[in-house]
Amino acid sequence: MMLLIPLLRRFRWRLPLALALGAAGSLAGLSVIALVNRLIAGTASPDAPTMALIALLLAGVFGFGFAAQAMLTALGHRVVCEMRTATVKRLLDTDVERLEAIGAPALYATLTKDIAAVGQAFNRLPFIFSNGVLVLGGFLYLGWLSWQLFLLSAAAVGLGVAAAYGWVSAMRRLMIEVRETDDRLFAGYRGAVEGRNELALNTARKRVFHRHDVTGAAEHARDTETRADRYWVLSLSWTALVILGLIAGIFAAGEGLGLPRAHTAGFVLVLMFLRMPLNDLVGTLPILLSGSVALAKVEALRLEPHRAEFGGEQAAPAALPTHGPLLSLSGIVYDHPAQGDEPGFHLGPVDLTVRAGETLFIVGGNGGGKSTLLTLLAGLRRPSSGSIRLAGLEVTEERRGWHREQVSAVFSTPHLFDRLVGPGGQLDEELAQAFLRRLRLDRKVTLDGDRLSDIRLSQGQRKRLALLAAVVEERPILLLDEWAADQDPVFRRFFYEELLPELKRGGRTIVAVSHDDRFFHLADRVLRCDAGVLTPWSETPAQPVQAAQ
Ligand SMILES: Nc1ncnc2c1ncn2[C@@H]1O[C@H](COP(=O)(O)OP(=O)(O)OP(=O)(O)O)[C@@H](O)[C@H]1O
Repeated sequence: MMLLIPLLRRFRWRLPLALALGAAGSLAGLSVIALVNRLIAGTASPDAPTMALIALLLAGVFGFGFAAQAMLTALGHRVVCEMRTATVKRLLDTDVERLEAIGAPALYATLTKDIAAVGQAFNRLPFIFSNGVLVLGGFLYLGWLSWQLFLLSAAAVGLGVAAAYGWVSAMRRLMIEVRETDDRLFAGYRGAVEGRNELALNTARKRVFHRHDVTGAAEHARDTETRADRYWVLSLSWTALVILGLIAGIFAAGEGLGLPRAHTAGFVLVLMFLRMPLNDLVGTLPILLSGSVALAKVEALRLEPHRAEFGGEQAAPAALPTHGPLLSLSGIVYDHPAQGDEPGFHLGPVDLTVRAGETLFIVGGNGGGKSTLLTLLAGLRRPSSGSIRLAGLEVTEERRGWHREQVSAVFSTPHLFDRLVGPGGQLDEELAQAFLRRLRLDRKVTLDGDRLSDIRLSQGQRKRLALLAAVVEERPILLLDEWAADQDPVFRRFFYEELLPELKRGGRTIVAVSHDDRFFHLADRVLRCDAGVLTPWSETPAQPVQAAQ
């Protein structure tokens, strides 16, 4: 509910108005039934004024009902739209580490399934409300018709609801289980799409993948959903049974109490009329329950609370130096969490000072912690201990946004956006065109304003475009994770011997993860990161790096 309350607050005038119109429509409907009842009982005659009143009430049923439902469904769609954009904004504001812990399948499941489920439930609310008003008003009218029969009906319906409560709770538990299976299913969908080449090559792998990663989860969802639906149809049949049983009981009780037949028949007519909204209410249960399970799931992700502003571009607390120490890590320790029986990865303590304008290469074996170190230098991860200083200032929580805004990065598997973004959102198109030519991509990709014509490229070309996107950000610190690994030998040489020095001359401070020892002499410094420990690089075993070199 916490998620919906701020949204509902925004529509605080429209919502009560729509609900009032809905209530008016339902009450007009009940009044028609009451009038028909009087016609049956003979206390009213079908003369012109009565029929005119019925026509007026029917117009009210139609007009109020239409206006209320149109308003409420429009409101429902607005709430769903805002929930979509708000959830993505919350995701954008959430730490990389938290998103990693949640995992991509669970995030996709929430963005697609949960928001749709909440939307569907929300769009049912108008009908639930109008049916609720009908049932409530109907029972009040029944009380007015005969308080004895009303007490009998209320007791029967109360007992019926109490008996069905356990089924509804069981249904909710099963729906939670179904939703947990969805995360596994989404992992399977992702494997089928992203692993398409590997799967297409190997029939045995395809079979194993299909059996273990898709069929298992799909069959578990099917079984659980079938059990949940059994409770639902049980509730539907139970509702029919309670109402029909009550109708039979009402006749017997009416006789026992000596009430006139016409009186009892009127009572039964109202009960028959209420059967439909009651049935609708029970019929909506699965949608409502899956909406509430989805809402709980979104909240369980613990994304950052929603805020409209993007932040991050706050005033710089200090100008960056053009020489001397720029970015320092002291005593930095970072622990990747353990997974099952597998121990986590421990990096550090790392003491390192990157000087302004320096070109620093980080080398080391696979899984040594180089990428983790780059993300710490970028301010994307919170170290377990130690401190980071930028331009001599400690990077506190408030300054993390400022730190990140000084860094451009090309990670080892970069995501390409088809728009280039310059400083403060203003792209220097001349710079972008010139660098596109330098990257020898101008025949492959064209720039229309800030928009790239095509991002369906080879791996090496993708990396070049990612470098273009990073360079046009015009930020002082550039982090590159094995950038040259996908480049052909000619371009690789061009990158190390011309592009990097050019960027350095332009004032960039560059930290690049590299395995290209042929070009190590072009760096100002080379460090090795192995098993989470940073040491100076040399052909011979090395000593730990000293702080602030
Ligand atoms: N998100 C994560 N969650 C848990 N462990 C992780 C995560 N990312 C990396 N690790 C672990 O941290 C260790 C270091 O990974 P990292 O990617 O920093 O190494 P690397 O030196 O860049 O390796 P490579 O040269 O192969 O790219 C690895 O053992 C990896 O399993």
